[in-house]
Amino acid sequence: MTPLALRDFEAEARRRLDPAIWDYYAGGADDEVTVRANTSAYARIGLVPRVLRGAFHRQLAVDVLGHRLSMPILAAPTAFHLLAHPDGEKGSARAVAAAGSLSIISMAATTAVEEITAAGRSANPDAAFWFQLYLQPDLAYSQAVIERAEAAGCSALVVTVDSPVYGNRERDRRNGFLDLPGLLVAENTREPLPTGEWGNPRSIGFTGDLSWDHLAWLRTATSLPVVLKGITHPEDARLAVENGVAAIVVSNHGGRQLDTVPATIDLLPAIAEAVDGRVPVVLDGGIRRGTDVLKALAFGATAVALGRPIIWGLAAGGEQGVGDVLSILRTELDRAMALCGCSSVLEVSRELVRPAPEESWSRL
Ligand SMILES: Cc1cc2nc3c(=O)[nH]c(=O)nc-3n(C[C@H](O)[C@H](O)[C@H](O)COP(=O)(O)O)c2cc1C
Ligand SMILES: O=C(O)C(=O)c1ccccc1
Repeated sequence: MTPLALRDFEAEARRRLDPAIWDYYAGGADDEVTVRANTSAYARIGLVPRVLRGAFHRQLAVDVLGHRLSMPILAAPTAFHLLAHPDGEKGSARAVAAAGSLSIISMAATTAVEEITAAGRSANPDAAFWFQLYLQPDLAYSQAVIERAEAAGCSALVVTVDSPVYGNRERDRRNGFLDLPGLLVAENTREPLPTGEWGNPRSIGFTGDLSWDHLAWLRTATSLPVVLKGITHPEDARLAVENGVAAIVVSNHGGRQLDTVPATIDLLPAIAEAVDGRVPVVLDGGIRRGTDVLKALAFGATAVALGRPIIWGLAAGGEQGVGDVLSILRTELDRAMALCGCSSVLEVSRELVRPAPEESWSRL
């Protein structure tokens, strides 16, 4: 059966993957309340379209940190693509680049960052990449990882701030997933050697005392724009802007870190208000339909990012599958815009959504 929707790729991925690997991708922290909330929240938000606006041609392109993207949809950083399909990170990077979008490369990628950016650029010479960093307690080593990403052509550093410790993923603990020996190598966590080569891989550590002081250190470590991923509180969004970050990603890590964080779409309006247009706001978590993208834009996001749907595309059909996922979502967004009377993503505004998430949230 030809997959028509992102959920069809999910079903196909589940059929194809080893159950423990499926659980790693699909699962989240504790009772997975947040995993479910991220997607189900969209059903509570109604779209109230405008009509007779003659939106015959739609403009989906957006500018994010100096990059023109063909659509307001990018790839969130996700670990271990080679577990999903032999095309791995190179396949997903090629598909995202060919779609005119941007990949955030995970520090926990199973392919070296240099190979990922080269693969993406072979599909589209103008493709942009950002590098996601888990700041390592060893700052000299963190610096080496950052310099490696810079040299590979990444144009921003996305620092994940929702992970001072690793979330409690009980599916993985039951399956013994993380104990599987030699399963994969996070290629970007190799030791820098004096020869300029990369030696043995280190395991990824987390910085338990991660604080705003580390952001000050990052400024000395890189001239790249710094993006904070994992902002959920409007006060932290305000502090992020005051501390000079270039953009924020509103994210609860797809429900994989702290459970019972509200759905990101419910958190977005207050954050967009706090940011007040000063920096781009990317939202991730639970985006499965074009109407989800439209709702995020209406509540103030500049763009959205996809985590699991990219993995589903990869598992179901390699590079081609990721391309299909992006093209389906683009077509859905375009159709939703037409039906809402929007000829440009800039016209997608709050008048189209009801009720505002915080209203429905406070009524729970
Ligand atoms: C399998 C998997 C691996 C992930 N790996 C990372 C990672 O290495 N770094 C990171 O910052 N976020 C990681 N995330 C979180 C995603 O970047 C993103 O926040 C989340 O998946 C968005 O939700 P969605 O899957 O519903 O789209 C991962 C998510 C998944 C599902
Ligand atoms: O699985 C994840 O969500 C994730 O962020 C991660 C962190 C460290 C290593 C591998 C994946």
